[in-house]
Amino acid sequence: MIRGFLTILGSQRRQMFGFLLWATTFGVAQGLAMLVLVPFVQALLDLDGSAAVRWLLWLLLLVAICCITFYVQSIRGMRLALFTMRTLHHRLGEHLVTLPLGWFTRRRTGEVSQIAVKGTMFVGSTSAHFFTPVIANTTSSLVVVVGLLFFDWRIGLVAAAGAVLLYVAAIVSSSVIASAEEANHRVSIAVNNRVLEFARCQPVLRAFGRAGTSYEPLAEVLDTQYRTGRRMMWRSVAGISLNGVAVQAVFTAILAFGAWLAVTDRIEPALLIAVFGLAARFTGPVGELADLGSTLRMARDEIKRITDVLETESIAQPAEPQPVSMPGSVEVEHVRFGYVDGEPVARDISFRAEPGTMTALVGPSGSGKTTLFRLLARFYDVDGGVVRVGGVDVRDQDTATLMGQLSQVFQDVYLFDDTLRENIRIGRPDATDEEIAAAAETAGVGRIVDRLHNGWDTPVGEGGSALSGGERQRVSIARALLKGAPIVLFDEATSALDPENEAHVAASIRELADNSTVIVIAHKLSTVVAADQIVVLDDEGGVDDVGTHAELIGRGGQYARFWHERTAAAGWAMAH
Ligand SMILES: Nc1ncnc2c1ncn2[C@@H]1O[C@H](COP(=O)(O)OP(=O)(O)OP(=O)(O)O)[C@@H](O)[C@H]1O
Repeated sequence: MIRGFLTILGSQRRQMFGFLLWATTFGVAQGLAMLVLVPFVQALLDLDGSAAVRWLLWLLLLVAICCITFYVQSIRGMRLALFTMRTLHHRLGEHLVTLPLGWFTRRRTGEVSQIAVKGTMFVGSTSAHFFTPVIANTTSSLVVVVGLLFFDWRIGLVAAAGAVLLYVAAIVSSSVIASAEEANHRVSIAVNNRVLEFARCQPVLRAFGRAGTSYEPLAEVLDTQYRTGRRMMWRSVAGISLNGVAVQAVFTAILAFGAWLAVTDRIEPALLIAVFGLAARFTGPVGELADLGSTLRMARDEIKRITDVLETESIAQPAEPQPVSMPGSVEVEHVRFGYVDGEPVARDISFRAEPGTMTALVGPSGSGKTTLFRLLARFYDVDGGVVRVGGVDVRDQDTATLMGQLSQVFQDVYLFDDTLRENIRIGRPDATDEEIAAAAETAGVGRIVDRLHNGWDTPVGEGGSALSGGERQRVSIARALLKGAPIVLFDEATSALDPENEAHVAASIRELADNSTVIVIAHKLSTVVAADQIVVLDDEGGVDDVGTHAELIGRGGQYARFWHERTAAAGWAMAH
């Protein structure tokens, strides 16, 4: 547990050591204060006034030391809590930006947000509120056991054996509760995800007349949560009872053994009474330790989740990053890739896009067009073959070099909860307002500005919720135009293609193609025809054909068949 803390604090461990030292000193002072009660009570029972005053002074001194050390360690505990949270936020933030983009699935982002908000808070508050009783109770109990050995070695031995028994009971009860807690945690995450899904899929549920009925996946997981919660409750009761019984048993054993010593004249009654008081003070903190076990276990689990993220391998950075050798060129050479082992999405894909040209990627739904984009932007590393961007293997470039060459207009556009202007400026932070306006005009953002009550300075809401899908896409196109990267990856999302949008998308692609290499997942006939080359993917992870529109029609293959089918239909898309 403490090792876990030290791991997440990294080089900033000094704070932890300082806190531990003060908390331990407090525990020792507390233990000594308890011990001093024995000679004090003895002196009172012996009617030895001067000894009683002497021990009382010692007691006062130790109480004063307890107060001071408690105060200092509390402050340090609070500081450690804040420091831990800040360190965790920094370390998580620094590490997350080095992870492969493919790591950020929807499930993962849910988990990360839970870890970053709740997890860090919980771990931080553990040092502020729970370390002190654990450390202080452990040390004071040890001091008391040593003291008991000193006052009466026989009772001391019974207390030491009792401490071992209590420790074993705490471990057993802890493991009984721990498995139930872990199951409960897993179910809580599932409930969290299902509730989000339930909120998100409201439009679909209502469209299909299911608004009033229950949503089975959520109902199921809530049912599981109820059952897991009940199991956890029973196990917790069993664990806590085991601890309670163990504490009482140890206390009774000390009492019984002490009574037997007294009855058989083996111990002075005055010492026995004082020792009984000490035994009561000893079993209390040890029992409390077991109660704190559950909180500490939860903190340990959170630490494990945090360290798991921190230990996730970053995207491999080249030892000697290579500079771009052919700006604007893209080569995909015998690429093999699958998200899951044994299920290849790309088996052998090759094509080449010359600088300044436009390549249209077409193929059946699920043939791997989006996946190819992800490989070009190095969301994932290929399993075989090479992806070269700017003439250099993407694995031999540092992230900034690779990203500097690419503009991406993907289907799932994310807008930040900021103004429209700032959302476009992300494309090139040093762009002037005039440059932003020019890019926005081409992309058709001007129409959005007119509609919004505060024009350019209107916040677009979290994730761009104040804009339509088509409008969000236009903002993302404006970003790409503004960035002016040598290579543009453009996904012509079908959902966003209303006639007004279509005109802007076409104009933007033309403008982008004037200055950059454009690779487009094409859904529009005009885009495909305008491309310098068309790469037709098959549904087996390969390339069916590569050529211009005229060449492909002339060869009469899969593309020609699609072409004839789609032109006969009202709309056209190369997806099935
Ligand atoms: N993150 C992922 N994890 C696992 N499998 C995935 C993931 N993303 C895509 N796939 C799978 O990879 C295959 C190719 O998907 P991809 O999205 O690249 O196809 P696509 O050609 O772009 O499809 P569409 O035209 O429908 O958008 C599909 O079978 C899909 O289920």
